[in-house]
Amino acid sequence: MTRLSVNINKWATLRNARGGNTPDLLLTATRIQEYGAEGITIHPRPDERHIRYQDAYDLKPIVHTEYNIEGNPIPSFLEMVLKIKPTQVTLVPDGPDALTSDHGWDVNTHQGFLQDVIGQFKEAGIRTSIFLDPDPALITGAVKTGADRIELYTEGYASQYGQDREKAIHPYHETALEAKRQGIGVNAGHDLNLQNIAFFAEHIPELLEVSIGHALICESIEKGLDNVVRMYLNRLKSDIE
Ligand SMILES: CC(=O)[C@@H](O)[C@H](O)COP(=O)(O)O
Ligand SMILES: NCC(=O)COP(=O)(O)O
Repeated sequence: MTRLSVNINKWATLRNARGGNTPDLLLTATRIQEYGAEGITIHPRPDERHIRYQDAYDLKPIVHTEYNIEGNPIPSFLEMVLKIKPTQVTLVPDGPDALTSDHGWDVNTHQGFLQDVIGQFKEAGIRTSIFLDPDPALITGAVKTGADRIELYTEGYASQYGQDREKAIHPYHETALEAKRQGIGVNAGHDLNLQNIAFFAEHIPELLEVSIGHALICESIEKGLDNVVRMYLNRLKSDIE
């Protein structure tokens, strides 16, 4: 059974837009877990444009499901994760000014660096995952880093899904098969949504976890809009009457 971890970055984006505490991130994380999600994911970025480092600390006592912190293991990130000790850390090689994550690790070039940081996280009892492009040839290098899991970068799948979903899933299926063969766990995420998730989960052997954020908040807005507009109209009607 694949676990759903909800990425709450975009709730923080909304909160930061007005400078106050609405929506309340801790309440959001509490509710998401009450609704049945099996994990909370955050991806604090160095510019703190959405999740702030302080949020990562504040969420620790709130997240009683799986707590997954994603990011580039720069020294400040490493220090924070080692202090918080979440369930899982997902290492992502994105630059400080990346709009969003757009590629996985070159596990061969960064082998030594990854082995070092993964060793530190594992010593602290934190499960480790590395963000990876869908290519079976990368699995041997990924295993050598010592990571417990890979997170398949699913942007390519999501963007091709509408044209040819069989073709879109192929490299992911092959990479997951190789991961299974070499005994490393498989997570996935990026641009997964209500349209493309079922097909993905059906075709990836032993998919342990998906983390979903951007689409999930967009879909929540879209699917809740009707209800909320009607609620406002009702409030205004009862004021007049
Ligand atoms: C690793 C990954 O794909 C997600 O964590 C994604 O990068 C979310 O980050 P943003 O919400 O900043 O786009
Ligand atoms: N690891 C992927 C993630 O957390 C969410 O990515 P997205 O759904 O916001 O694209």
